[in-house]
Amino acid sequence: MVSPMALLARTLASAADTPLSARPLHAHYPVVPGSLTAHLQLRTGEVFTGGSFGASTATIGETVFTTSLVGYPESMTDPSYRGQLLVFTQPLIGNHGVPRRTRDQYGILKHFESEKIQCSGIVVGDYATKYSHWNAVESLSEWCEREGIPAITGVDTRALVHILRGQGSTLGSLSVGAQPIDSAKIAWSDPNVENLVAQASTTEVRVFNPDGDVHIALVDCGAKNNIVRSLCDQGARVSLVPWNYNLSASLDSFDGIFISNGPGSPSHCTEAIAQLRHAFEVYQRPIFGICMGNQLMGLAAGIDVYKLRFGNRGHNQPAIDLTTGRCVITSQNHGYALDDSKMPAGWDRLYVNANDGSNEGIRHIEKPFRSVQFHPEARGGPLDTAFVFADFVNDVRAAKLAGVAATAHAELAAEPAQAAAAAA
Ligand SMILES: NC(=O)CC[C@H](N)C(=O)O
Repeated sequence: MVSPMALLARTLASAADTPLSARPLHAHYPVVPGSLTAHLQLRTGEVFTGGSFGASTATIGETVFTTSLVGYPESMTDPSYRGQLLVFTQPLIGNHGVPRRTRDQYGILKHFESEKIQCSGIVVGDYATKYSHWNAVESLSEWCEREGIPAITGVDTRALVHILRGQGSTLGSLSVGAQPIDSAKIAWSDPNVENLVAQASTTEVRVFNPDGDVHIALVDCGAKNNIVRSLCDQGARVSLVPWNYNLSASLDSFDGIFISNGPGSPSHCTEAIAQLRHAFEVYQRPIFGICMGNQLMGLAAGIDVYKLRFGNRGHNQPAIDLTTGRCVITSQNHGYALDDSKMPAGWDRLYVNANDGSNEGIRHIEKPFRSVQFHPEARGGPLDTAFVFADFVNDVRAAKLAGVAATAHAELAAEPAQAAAAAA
């Protein structure tokens, strides 16, 4: 008689021996009973068949995967996932339902990172048909259906991730129906050719925590709610400004500048990059960027950006602080990275990813300008780097109290007045 352990070892060994191309790419886990058939088709030809548990609609997106174990409501509402089909490597998704839409003292949704689902669709191994959580008000399926987002379950996400790791993030089509759509008839459009930041950003200035003692301009490239909250929690008044806001015209009214995360390729944000380039020349108070913010600051400083093969998305990415040697575990969601192999004069690398060596942040050597590629605001994810917000707002406050003029122009303008006062 063969022991269960020996049987398991034999099964695993034979699965490992079978080339991926010879394994069936079909429903792997049981699908939702009574659900419609859905298909995930990659542009490269692979077809995964499963069950639909979201909206009965077809969509196209860049197929990307996240290794996060928790936080599907936060990830799905993260504007940086706009235009993407989000694959969860964690097989069981949906088991805690979807939370209530309560707001905090700043009027920001407590349990979501923006007002709506931002990814184009979701792909899961094993959708949990039963959910349980004290704060849940609906199922993941009901939420997706209500917001018009297609969702597929029963997909062998291990095989799918294997493909995506090999060939890189790939365009995918998610559709509901008995048969897959003829690939030749799909209008394969790459969302990254669009300026997704312009779609995700606010179009008007919005003020949070108006009584804060320091005034931060938060450039909204598709900011996650917890970035706004984290700055407010540090006592700052936050003006959320559009991604292409004319900062140059109002630098003197801000004690600090913060650039948010955002979707798609940073190369479309030429206006924001030009604004930052100017700010780097004249601004004297702290500037900080997160993720897209790191990329835009890098581009403004003269650093190139490139697309990673499959990106880093998850809540367990190790980043090493190059100033201290300390390693922090970080939340991440990005497909592009700064090429920090050559740094422009005046700038240095700040953090490096301990897994793949990609850039995790930069800093100006003399001025208070720095940025990180990871997400200190987490949601979901570890809180190791939450200190970033306290450090930034404390630096802003210290600069203000020390009387550092916001811009070198203001200092020059102040000089004749001071000279006149001294002479009087
Ligand atoms: N989270 C982000 O800000 C992501 C930045 C950019 N869209 C990328 O994928 O690299």
